[in-house]
Amino acid sequence: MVIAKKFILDKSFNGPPTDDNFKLVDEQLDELKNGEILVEAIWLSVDPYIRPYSNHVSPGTTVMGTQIAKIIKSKNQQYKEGKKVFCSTGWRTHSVINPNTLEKDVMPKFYVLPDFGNLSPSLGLGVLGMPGNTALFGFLNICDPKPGETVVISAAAGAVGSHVGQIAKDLGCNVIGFAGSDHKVKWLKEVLKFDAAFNYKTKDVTAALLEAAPHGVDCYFDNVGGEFSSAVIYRMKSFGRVSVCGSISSYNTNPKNLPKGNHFNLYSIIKFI
Ligand SMILES: NC(=O)C1=CN([C@@H]2O[C@H](COP(=O)(O)OP(=O)(O)OC[C@H]3O[C@@H](n4cnc5c(N)ncnc54)[C@H](OP(=O)(O)O)[C@@H]3O)[C@@H](O)[C@H]2O)C=CC1
Ligand SMILES: CCCCCC(=O)/C=C/[C@@H]1[C@@H](C/C=C\CCCC(=O)O)[C@@H](O)C[C@H]1O
Repeated sequence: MVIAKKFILDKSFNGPPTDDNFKLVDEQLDELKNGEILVEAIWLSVDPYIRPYSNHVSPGTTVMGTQIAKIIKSKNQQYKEGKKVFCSTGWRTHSVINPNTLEKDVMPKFYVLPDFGNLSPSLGLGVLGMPGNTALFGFLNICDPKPGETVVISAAAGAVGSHVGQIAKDLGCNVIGFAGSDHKVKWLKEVLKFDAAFNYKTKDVTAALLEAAPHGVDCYFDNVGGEFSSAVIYRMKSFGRVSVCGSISSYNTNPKNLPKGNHFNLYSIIKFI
């Protein structure tokens, strides 16, 4: 008999998450039936979407989220013990899954990870998973960046932004990142080789842009929304492109009291991922 440990949403969120929102509980799992597998979590992903998506979730529900897990018992010939899998089972240690009867969805809920060799399987939740794909396709398909163009990235040291910045550097763009600490800014400049990076908590965004992008911005990869994005969008060149990936600055806000919209530059093309 296996006892899973899982985090449930104990109290609905009201503002930034606190320990009180979560409760760790046990769940006794049933014996495997034919077709089912038992997986054990190795890595859980704590992603920004969990906060706003949970506004619609009832207390008592397992906290949503994806994980990389290992098959530790199998009653399904197609899924062998020892294989590593990606699954959307939430914040829990053990889960029983029947891969053949999972709902088909736009987003995959379950798949066997390819062999990453010596690399960490955690990359299946990072650059080789949802954040990496968001960075690659959200940047290339929507911003359509060209060598020499100026690219601004918010939350630039995060999972998505740090990959957008590296892709933009590889393409020969002038890359400007914003992050919320001096340590992150140093990492963006010294390790990821961004052309410029600023701490938006201590430096005025418009002043930073006038310094690093005096002729305006061609591409803006927007992870944060709110007032920050209004300041960047105001500095877009005509026919600049904005990829609206996320708006983390408002995720802890009550949806009935969201901030005012951006000041849109009508000559920019703005698309949502
Ligand atoms: N559309 C899509 O398909 C997807 C969208 N997203 C969105 O992309 C964005 C980034 O996700 P991801 O890289 O995984 O996140 P991470 O958790 O890696 O990074 C998030 C960072 O956002 C910054 N941040 C938090 N609050 C604020 C705020 N109020 N103002 C400005 N920055 C803030 C913080 O960095 P700092 O210390 O620098 O402030 C934080 O570390 C999110 O908005 C997310 O919802 C992500 C994946 C898919
Ligand atoms: C107002 C909220 C905006 C959130 C933007 C964002 O981060 C979107 C991310 C999703 C992402 C979600 C991933 C998995 C959800 C699985 C939930 C579950 O079944 O447990 C992915 O779906 C693409 C983006 O739309």
